[in-house]
Amino acid sequence: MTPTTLTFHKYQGTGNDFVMLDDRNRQFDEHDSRLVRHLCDRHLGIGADGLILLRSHPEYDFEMVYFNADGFLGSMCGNGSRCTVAFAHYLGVIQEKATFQATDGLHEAHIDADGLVHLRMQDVHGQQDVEGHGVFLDTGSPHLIRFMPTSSLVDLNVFAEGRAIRYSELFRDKGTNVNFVETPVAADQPWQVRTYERGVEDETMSCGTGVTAVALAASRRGAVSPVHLRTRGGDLRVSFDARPDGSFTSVYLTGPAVRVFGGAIAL
Ligand SMILES: N[C@H](CCC[C@H](N)C(=O)O)C(=O)O
Repeated sequence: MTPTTLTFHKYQGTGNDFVMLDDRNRQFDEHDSRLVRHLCDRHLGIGADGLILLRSHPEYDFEMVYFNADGFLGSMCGNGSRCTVAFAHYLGVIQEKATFQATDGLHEAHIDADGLVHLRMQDVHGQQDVEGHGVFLDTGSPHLIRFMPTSSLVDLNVFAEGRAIRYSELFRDKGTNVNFVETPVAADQPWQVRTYERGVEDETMSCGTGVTAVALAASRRGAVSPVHLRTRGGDLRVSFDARPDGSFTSVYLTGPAVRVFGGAIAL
């Protein structure tokens, strides 16, 4: 029987916002990209950068299935993962610790006494310099990093600049997320990041896999773990161990994850 309303929860992590569905009984049709797009529509639906299904998993606490606002399955989502951990806690699926499956494999996470979610990312193997573009890293999602001159980020047209790179010949087929970064002028200041997201095809307030990629790329430019990053939607922290071979292990993304509201939408 087709339900006439769909119960949802709305979460945000540093302003990267998600429609969250309790899909433990696997009722949601993950091929219904039209419905996902509709639910993420800020005018006609609920409005979000993406939609996430929390599903039961035979071995781990849960599985996270992430869709971009364009309606299609995305790759790993760092802010969305932190929100899903908070949602699992809200539902009583976990206490403070979680293990869960995402598109890039197993993750572990915990919620600290301040409510911040610490999320372990996959190890990252290397980074490539992309001639004329910047540095490319895969932190579960593809990220291009472009380091910018001091004070240039505030007036940057991230939509136009990011879009031009994302649809350039090099990235057109698979797409990429694009992060613009300002190096802090003093060591106690945060690295500032603005991100154009593939699949949302717009600037978002924050991108978790993006700031993770930025922190790792910044470690080649003097940043020391834990790295403090500032997005338009708030602050995040990334810690890691850098290996001599250029890879990174024990990579953690830490930041807030907030339930904003819940409701039911007519279908
Ligand atoms: N906002 C997400 C990234 C989503 C990646 C998505 N845009 C894709 O490339 O499929 C994050 O916090 O990590």
